[in-house]
Amino acid sequence: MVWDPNWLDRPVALVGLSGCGKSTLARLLARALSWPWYDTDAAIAAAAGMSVADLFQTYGEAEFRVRETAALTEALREAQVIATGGGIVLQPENRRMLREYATVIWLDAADATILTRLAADAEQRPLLHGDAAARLAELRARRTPLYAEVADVIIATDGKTPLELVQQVIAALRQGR
Ligand SMILES: Nc1ncnc2c1ncn2[C@@H]1O[C@H](COP(=O)(O)OP(=O)(O)O)[C@@H](O)[C@H]1O
Ligand SMILES: O=C(O)C1=C[C@@H](OP(=O)(O)O)[C@@H](O)[C@H](O)C1
Ligand SMILES: [Mg+2]
Repeated sequence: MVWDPNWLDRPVALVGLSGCGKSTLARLLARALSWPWYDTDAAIAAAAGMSVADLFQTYGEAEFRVRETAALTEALREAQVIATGGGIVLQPENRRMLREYATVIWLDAADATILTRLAADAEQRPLLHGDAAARLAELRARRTPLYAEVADVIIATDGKTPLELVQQVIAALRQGR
């Protein structure tokens, strides 16, 4: 595809539940666009010198959310692909910033798909500890309206490879130019 940078004039933020593929897709999309890439969870973990799961355990979710808003603020300063954490939409201020400064892609997947994808590294997703299926259903019910509030585009990821999804996101971005 011939690259025309004029149709991308703001950051592209990926939102959606844990396991829908935000972190994976952000890297690949950034590479395809020759753009920088930013993962709010990775930035928070690097700054804290510990994993997100350890941060939750040591400082609690409220402190993580404060750091997450700071990371999002930083990320939105630059035209880049941003992988957010699944709970980014919980804070009204984050939703406001996403709507104002980013093109927001909502990645979705069925619960069964998410549970299969996360089976390997479930311990890294503290909010899904315990009965993961029940927790996921709760998170989906609470967050669906919040993702809907910020999303410009929604993409179902079930049965699609990350590279297929990159092409789909690029096509959606081009349409919205
Ligand atoms: N389209 C996809 N198809 C199959 N597996 C995927 C896909 N996207 C991501 N994964 C896998 O699912 C898991 C969660 O992906 P990740 O990018 O960390 O999601 P998120 O950042 O949204 O929580 C990882 O093991 C990743 O390799
Ligand atoms: O859903 C959430 O509230 C969270 C999702 C995680 O990111 P992923 O969506 O990349 O798993 C991470 O930010 C943290 O564990 C909290
Ligand atoms: Mg992630």
